[in-house]
Amino acid sequence: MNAPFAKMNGIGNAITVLDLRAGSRRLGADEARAIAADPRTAFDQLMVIEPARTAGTEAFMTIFNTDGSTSGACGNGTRCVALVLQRESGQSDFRLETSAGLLDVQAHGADAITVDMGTPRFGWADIPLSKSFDDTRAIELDFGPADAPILSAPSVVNVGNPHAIFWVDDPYAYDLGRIGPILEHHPLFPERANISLAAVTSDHAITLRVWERGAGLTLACGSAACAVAVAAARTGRTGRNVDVTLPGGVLNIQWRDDDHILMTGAAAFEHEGVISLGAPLTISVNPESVVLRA
Ligand SMILES: N[C@@H](CCC[C@H](N)C(=O)O)C(=O)O
Repeated sequence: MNAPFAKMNGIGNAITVLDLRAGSRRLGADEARAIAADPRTAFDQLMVIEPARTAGTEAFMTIFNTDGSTSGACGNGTRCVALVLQRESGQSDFRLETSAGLLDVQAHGADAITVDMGTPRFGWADIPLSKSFDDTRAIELDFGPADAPILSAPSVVNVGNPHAIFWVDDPYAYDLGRIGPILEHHPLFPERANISLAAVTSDHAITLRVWERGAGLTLACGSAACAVAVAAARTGRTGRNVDVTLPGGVLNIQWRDDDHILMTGAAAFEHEGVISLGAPLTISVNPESVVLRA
């Protein structure tokens, strides 16, 4: 089966969008890992667009991480899918679905795409954690020497995927590439976790770095930006409308009074082509699709 793909990014988060709507084929984890391994289609997340499964939705999205694991949420990737659909149909409003639920998206051009990421869950079993905690605003989890931990008391949130947020003065003062995988695989997180280092710089501004579950250090993580924004508001560190500055750019997060989280940011095309899903799979890039970047 030949399937069109678009190599994109969501403020630097490497996204490949693969369109499998023209059939009933599903992608396997091994195939996802093979697509991740080719530089022409390498990704932090692979967004597979599949036929709609629920009335009133445009499509279902299966989300793969680089390691072939799947996730229920990918904010940056959802904006990329919306941009593909907007270019195709001229529509601006979409309702998409993932394994975590429904997502309403408004795409008004590549620079400002808003995704309703749904509502956060804070219960320890919803994160999920492997043991109960009454207060998930700050759980007992330290990293570093027992008598002088360098990270402690993270907030935990599920926004369709699990997140642990450590509050620090300077996210760039830590070797997150070494710390991240240790915490991602901590036994407290039975489904692993995305690990964030967040510095609150004002009532409406947060600086964030993320070690992503199944993908590693990335330039941006939309669901982590949502998680850190609601955790900051929930712990009284900020208001409910913040700009989150990641290494790849800025996302605006609004935690509405109805508990829905709105994420707004950009998405961009890089190049496009076709993946032939055989054994082995083959990839071809359309040279005319390459977006020349300044
Ligand atoms: N980069 C994505 C998050 C993708 C999934 C995450 N790594 C997980 O496994 O939960 C985003 O923009 O949200």
